[in-house]
Parts: sequence; C-alpha cells; structure tokens
Amino acid sequence: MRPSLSLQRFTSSFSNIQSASSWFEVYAAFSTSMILLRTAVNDFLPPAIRSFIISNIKSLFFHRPGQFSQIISLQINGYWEVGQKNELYEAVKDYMPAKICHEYNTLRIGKLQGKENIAFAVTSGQKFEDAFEDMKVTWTFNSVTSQENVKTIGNIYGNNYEKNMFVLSFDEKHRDKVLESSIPYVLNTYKAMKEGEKVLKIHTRTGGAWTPSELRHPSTFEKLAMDPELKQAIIDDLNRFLRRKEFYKRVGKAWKRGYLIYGPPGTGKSSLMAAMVNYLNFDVYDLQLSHVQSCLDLEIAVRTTTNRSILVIEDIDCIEETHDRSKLQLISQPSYYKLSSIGCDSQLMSAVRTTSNRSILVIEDIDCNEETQKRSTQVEDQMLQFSKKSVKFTLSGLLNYIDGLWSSCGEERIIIFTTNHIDKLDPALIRPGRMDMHINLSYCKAQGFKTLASNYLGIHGSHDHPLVKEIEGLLEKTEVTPAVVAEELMKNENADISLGGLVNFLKRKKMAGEHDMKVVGEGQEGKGDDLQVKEDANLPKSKRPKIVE
Ligand SMILES: Nc1ncnc2c1ncn2[C@@H]1O[C@H](COP(=O)(O)OP(=O)(O)OP(=O)(O)O)[C@@H](O)[C@H]1O
Repeated sequence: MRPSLSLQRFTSSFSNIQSASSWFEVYAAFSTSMILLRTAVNDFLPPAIRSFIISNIKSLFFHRPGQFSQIISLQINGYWEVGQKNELYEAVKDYMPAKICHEYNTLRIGKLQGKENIAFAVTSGQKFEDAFEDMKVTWTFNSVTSQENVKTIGNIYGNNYEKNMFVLSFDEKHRDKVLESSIPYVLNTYKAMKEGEKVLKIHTRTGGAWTPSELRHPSTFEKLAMDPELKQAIIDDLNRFLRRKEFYKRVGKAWKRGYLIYGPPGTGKSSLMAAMVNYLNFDVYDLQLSHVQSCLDLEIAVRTTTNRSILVIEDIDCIEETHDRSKLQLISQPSYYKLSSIGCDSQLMSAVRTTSNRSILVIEDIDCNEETQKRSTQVEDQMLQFSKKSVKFTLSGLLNYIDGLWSSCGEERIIIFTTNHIDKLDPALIRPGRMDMHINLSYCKAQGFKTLASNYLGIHGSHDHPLVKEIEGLLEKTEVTPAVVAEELMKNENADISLGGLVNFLKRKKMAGEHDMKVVGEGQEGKGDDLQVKEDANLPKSKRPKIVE
C-alpha cells in the first residue's frame, strides 16, 4: 500500500535534518518561540482569561467521557466542634450502609441493644459510588489511624469518634447541585429512617440530669373512652399544631402548645397523655416538680429538653407553689416564734432550725447589748440559710418559664399539665392564654363505655349483648370513672359474667348514692364506704390507696 502525500512530505522534511547540530537548532528555535509566546500571554491576557483557556486546553486533552474534570472533596467529620455532634456525619453513617448493604463484600454487621433490625457499618477506606439524578458522586469512609492525625484530631475533639470521617467526591461542575439537593436528600432520608425505627423515650430527672428510658405505652386515641367530639377536637388541635410551623413564624409566636388536662382520678389523664405522645411520636420529659430544687434547677431542666418533645408535669396541684394564694392564706396562718434570750451558738442554731416554714421569728430588744447584736446577725444568717433551703421555686418562676423561657428554647414543643383539682390551682396558672387547651375528663358515660366494651370484650354496641343498654342507662345516673369500669370488665373473659358483674356493681353504686343523698338530707355527712370503693382525690397518685372492691 502507498503512503499518503502529506506523510511523504513530513518524512522528507525530517530526512533533511541529518546531523545532531541540526536537531539542536530546531529545539532552540522551538524553545525561544514558546518562551516568547508565554511572555506575551502573561503580559497581555488577564489571569481569568488565561485560566479559562488553560482549563479548556486541559479538558481537550485529558477529558474522557464519564470521568471527572476536577474533583471536589468534602470532608464530613463526626464532630463539628468540641462536644457538638455533626448531624450530617450521623446521616451519612446510616444512609451509606443502608444503600450498599446488598452490594458490598465487606461490611461490619451487628445487633444493637434495644434495636430490632441488624445494623450495618462500612469499613475504613471503603468507597461507594452513588448517583443523584444525572450525576455521580463517590463516598469514602476513612478511619484515621496514623499517629499524627490521631494526635491532631483527637486533641481538638478529645474523642475517638472524631477520628472517623466521610469524604464526598464529585465533579466540580456539580458543586451547586450537591450542596443544594444531594446533601439535603441524605439528611431527609436519614430523618425518615430514624422516624421509621424511632423508639420513644421517656426522660426522668435524677441527680440534676435527664435519664432516658424506653417508653412503650399502648394507649392510643382509638382505645380512649371519652367524649368523641372532645377526642376529635384534641386530634385536630394536634394536627393543626404540627402543620403550622410557617404560621407560628409569621405571627412571631414560639412554636409550642400547652395543654391542661384535669378531672377526677381514674378518668384517663395519663392515658390521654400517652395517646398524645404515641400520636405525635415525640419523646417525653417527665418533670416531677417536687424534685426541683430551685428556679435555676427548673430553668436547666427545661433548657435541656430537645425539640419535638413533650414536657409533662403531672399532679401539678400537689405542690404548694401552684396553689391559689388567697386560699392558702385562709388555711395556713403563719406561726410566731419569740426569741428573747440567746445563749450559746448551738442553742441559737437549734432554736432557728426548729421553727417551721411560713413562720415569723420575733427577737425583742435587739439593741440591749453588744453580744445580742452580734447574735442577732447570726440569727439573720441562719434564717437566710434555712429560708433558702425551703424556698424551692416560686409560682412566678414556673409561669415565667412557661411563657418566656420555654418559648425561647427550641421548637415544636408541647407542655402538658395534669391535675385532679383544677379549683386548687392559682388562677394565674390557668387563665386563658396561659394553657392553649383545657381538657376536662369526666366520668364514664354511654359513649365511653362503648369504647371500653369494645377494647375489653370485643362487644360493639347493644346488638352484640342484651346488657349493654341497661349498663348505658345506669351509667347516666351514676358517677363511675372509666378506670373502675375497666376494672370490672377485666374480671372475667366471659362477656355474660363480666357485664353481669358490672350491672350489679352499678346498681349497688346507684343505691348507695341515693342512700347518701338521704343521709345528707337528714343533716349527716354521707359515707361512700358502703360502696366499697375508696378514691381519695386529695392524695397524689403514689400515695393514694388502690381502688378496692
Ligand atoms: N378514658 C379512659 N379510657 C380508657 N381507659 C381508661 C380511661 N380512664 C382510665 N382508664 C383505665 O384506667 C387506668 C388508669 O387510668 P389513668 O392512669 O389514665 O387515669 P388518671 O386520670 O391519670 O388517674 P390519676 O389521676 O390517678 O393519675 C388506665 O390504665 C386505663 O386502663
């Protein structure tokens, strides 16, 4: 085959350069031209245009379809700064193995305590190609082992955790897309995964810190025996609250909601609370006011709760600070103590110690001698110390944190107060606007009984059992809590026996009620003891005797 014309010319020109000196001349001329060209480019072209031309020439020679032109690497560490976990790291940590667990040969695998599913984790140096729409990115997991890195990173964060990191690499041209859509996508996927597997937690306060434990309360709105309209109103209120993030922002209100649930013991306050918790899927912080040491303690307790949580304060009437002050003064007048002669220091201390709360200490003729004056200062100090111990927190502290402090810390918060005695509470605590919704739970009536009969015996109305109608009639004339009805229904699995027992119980209760009314009419105090049902609503739940038959 004959070579082409151009190739013939090219080879003939090269055949003219025969000696080494000729080769050197060609090289010298080429180098000089290149130096001149470079100087001209540097002198006359602005840097931006220069780098544009260079990057285009580079991509002309080095770009291959499907390969990156310039790689960007984002480093995602476990901690952002000291003690501040990087949520993006957590997200990638869960997102990545979930995506690749079916494709990879090497994965760490385990079962975590309290979790139902098997956990996967990637091993160090592992790469994972991922695709978002039309772009490709690479995730790499690095567990830092070199002594140098361990030293620097470990020293900064003081935690081994930080030695691990993910690196996300992608083509420079995808920079905006990665930051605006891929990373939010990973975060959203992680949130959805967490919601799906979330085990609710109840936090209780011990030793000045919240301690979490698992919360598995079976109560749901469907299982609650209460007025159907009220139930629906609560569900609607919760739904409205959840979807109104933008609304709260627009009107400048903190995204929070307060509920006051009140009613006699056994009407389902705790059950309603648990139903709300399960409905919202929020963690619970159970605050026992009687354990709170001071206003500061209260503030810390509230500040250390998380977003999307419910702060629960049960039996709020059980602490004096929440009581109606006007009523308090009527029932407890302060006591007076008179300290006339002060002997030695220990006498002074024991005298002050043995005074009670809400008392007035009188020291007469304080100016009579120097010693007494000195002692009176000691008395003041002692009193101050003891009063500091006895004053835990004030009602104003409580109200402040409901309105101000609590509002300003975090979002999507709910607070629930419960009480058996709404009449005992300070009006300031229950005035309109303080709590967003007041929920009154009352005795079991026909509608409530329908739910309980369905829950406990699988009976759905009067067509299922002849005694249902009679029971509904009796309930309208007696005051029985859902807790008591539920107890009766649990006594036997046989519906005839169980419902028969409930009928007898309600008849006895009705008769006893009529008898009490008669006795009271004759000027004596009525006795509920005939009923063999004792409910002392004045005692806190823990101290109340169990309802007995
Ligand atoms: N409205 C209700 N619907 C369904 N079950 C209820 C209801 N009220 C009470 N019960 C049953 O009675 C038990 C006690 O109820 P719960 O503790 O919710 O009442 P409470 O009003 O919170 O009582 P307390 O004031 O004594 O704390 C529950 O475990 C539940 O089985």
